[in-house]
Amino acid sequence: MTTDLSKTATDLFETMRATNPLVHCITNFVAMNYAANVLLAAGASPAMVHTPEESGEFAAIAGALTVNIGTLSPHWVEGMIAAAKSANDASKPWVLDPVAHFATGYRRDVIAKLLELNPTVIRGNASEIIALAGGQSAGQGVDSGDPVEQAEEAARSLATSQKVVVAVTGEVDFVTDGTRSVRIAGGSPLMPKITAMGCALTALVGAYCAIARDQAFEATVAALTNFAVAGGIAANSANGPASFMTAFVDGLHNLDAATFHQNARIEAL
Ligand SMILES: Nc1ncnc2c1ncn2[C@@H]1O[C@H](COP(=O)(O)OP(=O)(O)OP(=O)(O)O)[C@@H](O)[C@H]1O
Ligand SMILES: Cc1ncsc1CCO
Ligand SMILES: [Mg+2]
Repeated sequence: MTTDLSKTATDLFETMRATNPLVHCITNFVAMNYAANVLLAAGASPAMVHTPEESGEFAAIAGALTVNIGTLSPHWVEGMIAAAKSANDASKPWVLDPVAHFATGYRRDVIAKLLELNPTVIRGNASEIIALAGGQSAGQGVDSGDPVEQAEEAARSLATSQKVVVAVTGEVDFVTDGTRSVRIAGGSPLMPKITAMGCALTALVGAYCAIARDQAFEATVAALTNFAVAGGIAANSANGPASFMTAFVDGLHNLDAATFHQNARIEAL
């Protein structure tokens, strides 16, 4: 099982390089530049398109859509809803990043509306996933206050009730579709010290979903493994968070399939 998932993830990694999928990203002001560079380095083609005047039209063209609620405003929310509806109509996968959705009434309203539009994948940190499943999390803002293990049951129940793939990230990541579950190890403790690392990962989950449209679970596992492997390599040459940011983009760009497969640490549960 472990070997199969590593092989599938490696195959998808190679497909990414060969096909350069177009990914529609509606992300936050903090993440926009870094997420776009991460996607380019990983072999995808990002487009940051948020205004409702065009977001619906663009979602139908792109291979996948990603929606991140990090820096909300009403006009952007209209753009997110139009894009998600259009992705659904065009049978395109879409990925939701529920940044700090529990923090304010406005965020709670917006996340409820987006959840009604049936995302294909939800990717968040442990506090976000615990709160999304109705539990009490220790999170206050965009950073997690809870360990991933504590979010595993919440992730399973959310995956089952919403019929969605759920990815919980942290020191060891957890992915479930409600039936199958895996843990993915690797990466670096420097990763949560860089803002928007998770937002960039959500965008990459979208890229993998674009190339594996009917395999959202496998696509999500591949994206998280790509981050874990490139993160582990980048940490070897970084002196701290700032140099890690650039080493990570280089690590993604320079990664080859053999190294990906060798360093993938996917445990099927
Ligand atoms: N302690 C750690 N060790 C190794 N990897 C980590 C650690 N913490 C986070 N990561 C990795 O960092 C990436 C981002 O995950 P994280 O859970 O920090 O996202 P996030 O909290 O949503 O981030 P942000 O909101 O700042 O974008 C994932 O690839 C995850 O595996
Ligand atoms: C710091 C921050 N604030 C809103 S979104 C964001 C990026 C990390 O989620
Ligand atoms: Mg986040």
